[in-house]
Amino acid sequence: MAQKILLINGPNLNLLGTREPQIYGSATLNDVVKQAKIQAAALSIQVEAFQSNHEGAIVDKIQAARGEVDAIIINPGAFTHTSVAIRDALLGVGIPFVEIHVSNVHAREQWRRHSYLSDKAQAVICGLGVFGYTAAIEFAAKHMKVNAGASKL
Ligand SMILES: O=C1C[C@@](O)(C(=O)O)C[C@@H](O)[C@@H]1O
Repeated sequence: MAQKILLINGPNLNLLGTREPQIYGSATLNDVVKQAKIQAAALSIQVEAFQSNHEGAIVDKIQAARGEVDAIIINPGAFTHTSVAIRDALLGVGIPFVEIHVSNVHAREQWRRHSYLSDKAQAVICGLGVFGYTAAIEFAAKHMKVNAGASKL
């Protein structure tokens, strides 16, 4: 069975490309997803992309991923800083995940420095712009291969 990554984007990430472009750049979410699928396909990995502005919908998606995906890449948007529910869902399904932020959350408002996910993530990427998604896919691909018994990173 093809290995599978679930790529989750949280609230307002559907506005990528038009939202505060000085912070988030000009690439759209569609660009990001298209690029992620092309990159993953070259590695024989399937990417399922999901975006929602609703916390419960993200929790439902994570729960449904149990036993279905090998890794989750998640940009939780503002829920990063507020959501115990998303943290609990990720821990509940036990799927390894990478947390990604387009912007450098440590160079912005103080409250953006706290994440409910980072201490449980396999890796945290921030400040690389949308290239962070590319880095996350490459990392997840290698990490999944490690799980499948291939050589270490
Ligand atoms: O919506 C977002 C996007 C973000 O996750 C990022 O990708 O840089 C950073 C969050 O603080 C913010 O609420």
